[in-house]
Amino acid sequence: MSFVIRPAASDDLQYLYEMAKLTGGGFTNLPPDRNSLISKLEGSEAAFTREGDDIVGETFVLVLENTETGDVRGTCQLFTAVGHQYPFYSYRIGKLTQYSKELDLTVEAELLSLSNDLGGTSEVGGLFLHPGERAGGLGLLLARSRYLFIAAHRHRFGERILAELRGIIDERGGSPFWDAIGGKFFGMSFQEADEFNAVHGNQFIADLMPKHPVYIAMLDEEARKVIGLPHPSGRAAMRMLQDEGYSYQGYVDIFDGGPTMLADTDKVKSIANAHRGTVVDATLEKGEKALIAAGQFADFRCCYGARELRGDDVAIDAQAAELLRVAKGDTVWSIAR
Ligand SMILES: CC(C)(COP(=O)(O)OP(=O)(O)OC[C@H]1O[C@@H](n2cnc3c(N)ncnc32)[C@H](O)[C@@H]1OP(=O)(O)O)[C@@H](O)C(=O)NCCC(=O)NCCSC(=O)CCC(=O)O
Repeated sequence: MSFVIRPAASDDLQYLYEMAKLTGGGFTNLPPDRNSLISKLEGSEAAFTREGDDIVGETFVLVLENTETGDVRGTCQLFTAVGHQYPFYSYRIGKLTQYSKELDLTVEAELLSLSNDLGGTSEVGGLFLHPGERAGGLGLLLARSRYLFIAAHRHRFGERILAELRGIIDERGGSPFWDAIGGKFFGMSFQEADEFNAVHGNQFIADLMPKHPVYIAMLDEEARKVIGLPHPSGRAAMRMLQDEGYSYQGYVDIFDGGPTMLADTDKVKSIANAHRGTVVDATLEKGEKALIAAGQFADFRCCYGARELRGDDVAIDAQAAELLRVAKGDTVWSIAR
């Protein structure tokens, strides 16, 4: 079987919609709503065709295509800068230490403070692989292809990258974090807010969220327990982010309390180690297993293949060359698998 990553096109709508329905909710970047997906695809197409080196808030949507059947089996996204138009809110977990001389007592309180600290940061998200294709390395291909895309278009991305992992949701589809904080101000259950969010975006949450710091000690235990914890289904995603060098730095999602993972763009392993080379041989028989990418913007493609580095040059196997539509003399980016 051969798979290639390529920019999403408007024809991919039905595939994206079917995958969105499989996410089980709380998956902000892939809402099961056709109109939202259509706008997302339109925005992505504009991003892929825009020329210029400046950073504006735009979204690139990539898809994983089985080239034998033409079916789309996975997707992922890149946001060049969050909070570019509307402010980007996170809760930052901070500390407040107070001392009473009379009681000779030091009390340390943890606070959730609304912050725009992460505005301007790039983001990776919307990572989804069809359940029928899991556990075979394709999730890793989707996730890491984005880093080759960033390496190849570095000027369009910020100095830091974040990724938001879904927070804990209980058996009934409720969120203990939401119930303790947001839910008190919106008159909506988490599921209702999630559905509204899918159709109208999450600006309403930022608009109505309490703006003053929240003392964690005043939340009920269920809510306290889930702060900064990822949903169990997000473990593979979290592991991949940690392997790339991302870490949890005390920022959580204001909606469900899930952890925000952060990394310096140039220190993300697959970006730092990406090799840019000129193809000098496109018939390599045996080589190092690698992710290989080629093409600028709308022509971007990425797949698994074999490579052999020869200084600034590179040899790749014939199947990869075909999937990437490259020949001798073209430039490719690659990273060891
Ligand atoms: C996340 C993916 C795409 C991953 O796909 P696969 O499971 O096929 O991945 P894979 O390539 O086979 O494996 C990727 C790596 O994760 C490890 N891995 C797999 N399952 C694991 C688990 N339960 N706990 C810990 N690690 C696990 C594998 O060992 C492997 O690392 P080694 O090779 O080192 O062994 C998929 O599971 C999926 O679609 N899940 C449902 C949607 C979801 O949760 N998406 C993430 C949302 S969070 C998001 O979108 C932001 C983050 C982001 O965009 O990157």
